[in-house]
Amino acid sequence: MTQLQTGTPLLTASDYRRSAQRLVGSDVWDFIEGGAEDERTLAANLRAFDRVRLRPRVLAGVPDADTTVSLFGTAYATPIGIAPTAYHRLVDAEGEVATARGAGRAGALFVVGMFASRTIEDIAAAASSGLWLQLYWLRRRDVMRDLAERAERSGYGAIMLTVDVPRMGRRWRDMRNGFAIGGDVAAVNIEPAVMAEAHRRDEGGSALARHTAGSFDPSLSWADLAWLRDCTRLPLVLKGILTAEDAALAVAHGADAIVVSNHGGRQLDGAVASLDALAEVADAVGGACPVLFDGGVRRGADALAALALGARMVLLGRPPLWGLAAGGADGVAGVLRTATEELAHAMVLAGRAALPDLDRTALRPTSLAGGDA
Ligand SMILES: Cc1cc2nc3c(=O)[nH]c(=O)nc-3n(C[C@H](O)[C@H](O)[C@H](O)COP(=O)(O)O)c2cc1C
Ligand SMILES: CCCCCCC(=O)C(=O)O
Repeated sequence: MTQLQTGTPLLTASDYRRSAQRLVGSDVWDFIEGGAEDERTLAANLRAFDRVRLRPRVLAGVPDADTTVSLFGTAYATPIGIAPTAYHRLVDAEGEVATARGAGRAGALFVVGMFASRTIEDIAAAASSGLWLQLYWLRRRDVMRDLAERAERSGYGAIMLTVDVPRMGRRWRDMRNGFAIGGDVAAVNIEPAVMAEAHRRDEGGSALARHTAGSFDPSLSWADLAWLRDCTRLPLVLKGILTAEDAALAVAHGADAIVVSNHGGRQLDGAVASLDALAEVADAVGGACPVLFDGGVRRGADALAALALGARMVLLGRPPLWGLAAGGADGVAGVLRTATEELAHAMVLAGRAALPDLDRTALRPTSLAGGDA
């Protein structure tokens, strides 16, 4: 059990969330918590896990569970890692450096966001477990190439290209708040001129949406991936796949892994819940490359369901930010360890000793059929 300075025992991700909310300003909180438009997909991501029912096996001789997993030659203590999220210094002065320390203590993968508020090199120096770098596709390809080269030089293990943001989802909360990145927080890995719009509060609406409209390349198509592939020797991971058709195209275009994700309900409101897309995508990939998953994972049993449906690794978006806000590196490690302990506990009770033992027989089929998405 983690106990931070607040004195409150933090037993679950929800405990970290409550603790974080007390410490974070309301506009930053809305930025973190919010989804696109009426937040139906955001809600569906969580509801999808409520439908899951597990099929525990008994007398399986499983006194303990092994949660270790390996990806692109790197071993992790847990299949629960950190999804890319922007600007960690919005909630903690040390930002991504603290996140990297927390991920290292938990033995977890940390996918650093393109809009990190600490340098790629400083984050690498603080890390003791695997790091990947996430990129959006900018009109300024020289910026992307520079970041990919810096990541490779700094020992990052993969490039994750996010493919579900040709434009930013309309996030009513940020638009109503006139949200902009303020104070001394900045995307320090990118030259300031490219990022200027993200800091302009004076025009109202979401400064982030204006920034993406100006700097992201919305014309990106499958054929362009070859350019990024030529920029780096690192494995290329595509994040934001929700259909069998796109999964097959990703494999055909040489993706080294894909992430089933609807961007935490922040892009297309009404899109399928991530969990409801997972089986379709895993079946289409058919083992051709690893499938990762994010969206709505809040407890170990949620991770178990996603792993059983075909995910090799599960990523958390908001919960590590709650941990970071509540307790810096300790909070991040606490969130990851809590989820991993919950996963191991659920595996023992379900009679599954190791991650390869998790397959669809661990889930009641009717709990996944239909749904609301
Ligand atoms: C505050 C915030 C910032 C995010 N920033 C990025 C980003 O920079 N790049 C990206 O690919 N995804 C970003 N995401 C999406 C996450 O990587 C992930 O897909 C999503 O949060 C998973 O859902 P969850 O929060 O329910 O775990 C962001 C999500 C949040 C909540
Ligand atoms: C200034 C660029 C905006 C990045 C925002 C990241 C984010 O909120 C998301 O991807 O979601």
